[in-house]
Amino acid sequence: MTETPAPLTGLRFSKGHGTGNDFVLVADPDGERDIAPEQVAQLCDRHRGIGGDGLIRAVRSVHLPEGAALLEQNPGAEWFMDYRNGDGSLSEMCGNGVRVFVHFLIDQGLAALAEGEALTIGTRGGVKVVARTENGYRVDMGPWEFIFPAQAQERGMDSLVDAAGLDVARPALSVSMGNPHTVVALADLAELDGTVLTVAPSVTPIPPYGTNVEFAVPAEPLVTDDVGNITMRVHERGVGETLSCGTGACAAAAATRFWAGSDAPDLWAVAVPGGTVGVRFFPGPDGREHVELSGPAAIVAEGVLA
Ligand SMILES: N[C@@H](CCC[C@H](N)C(=O)O)C(=O)O
Repeated sequence: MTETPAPLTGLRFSKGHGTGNDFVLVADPDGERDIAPEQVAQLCDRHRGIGGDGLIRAVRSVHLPEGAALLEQNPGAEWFMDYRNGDGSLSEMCGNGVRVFVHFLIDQGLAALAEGEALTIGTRGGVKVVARTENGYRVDMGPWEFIFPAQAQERGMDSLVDAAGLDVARPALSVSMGNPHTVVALADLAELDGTVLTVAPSVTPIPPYGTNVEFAVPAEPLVTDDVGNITMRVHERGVGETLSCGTGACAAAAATRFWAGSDAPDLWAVAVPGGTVGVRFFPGPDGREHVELSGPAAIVAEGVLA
């Protein structure tokens, strides 16, 4: 028998976004508000709810089993980003979301962070270190990985992606940023504009837990002033087309840099419909190559659910 979830009447929420990737945010420090998947979908509904690409619950790590497990190795990870896609499904990580999450903690008086200081945040994709910058936040997203390493190394691609508006299915590369992505390079901006993302693209083979699909156009020339430039659109798992995807921008930069070869730069600017985010590759403290994402975060409203 399925239990009816407790009504959310009186729930306090905020609304925020990072480059147009928008979220409903709920502070639940003591882990008292378990929001059921169908309630997440109702809250994120743009016609009958508040509207958002996803819902983020701020809960102290100690109150979630996956958070408590992280605390053993990372005692500084007081806060856990409980992230759900707009359809109520879980995602391991959200790059725009984690910047907005930290901004929300500050806005709610749950954390204090001066420019240059950093907070360690628990996520289902591991801990992320988020530092405040002059214009927003930069996040050590950890290492990126191929999802199908043998095929990627051997052929530079591992799958085929098709979407309405494309003349033919395109080769693609699947990259994990904690959550799964499949990156397709398109020839030019006209092809990007003509790609229809109101229906989900088809991906063959689909990574084990589904995938977010990035359509990326490398600039011509690719590199200006030591910065690689990409324009992309994204179809997100559990959402649809969004104005931006932080983990997707990291995946698109990782794939494009891999395709470009050993001369490719470490710094990338990724233009999305909602703005531009920065991506940097650097040697991480664990000796692996890490990805840093930088961009803005905004809280635009707060309210109480009727
Ligand atoms: N928009 C996010 C990614 C959100 C999760 C994604 N839809 C998934 O299911 O993995 C970002 O900014 O990274």
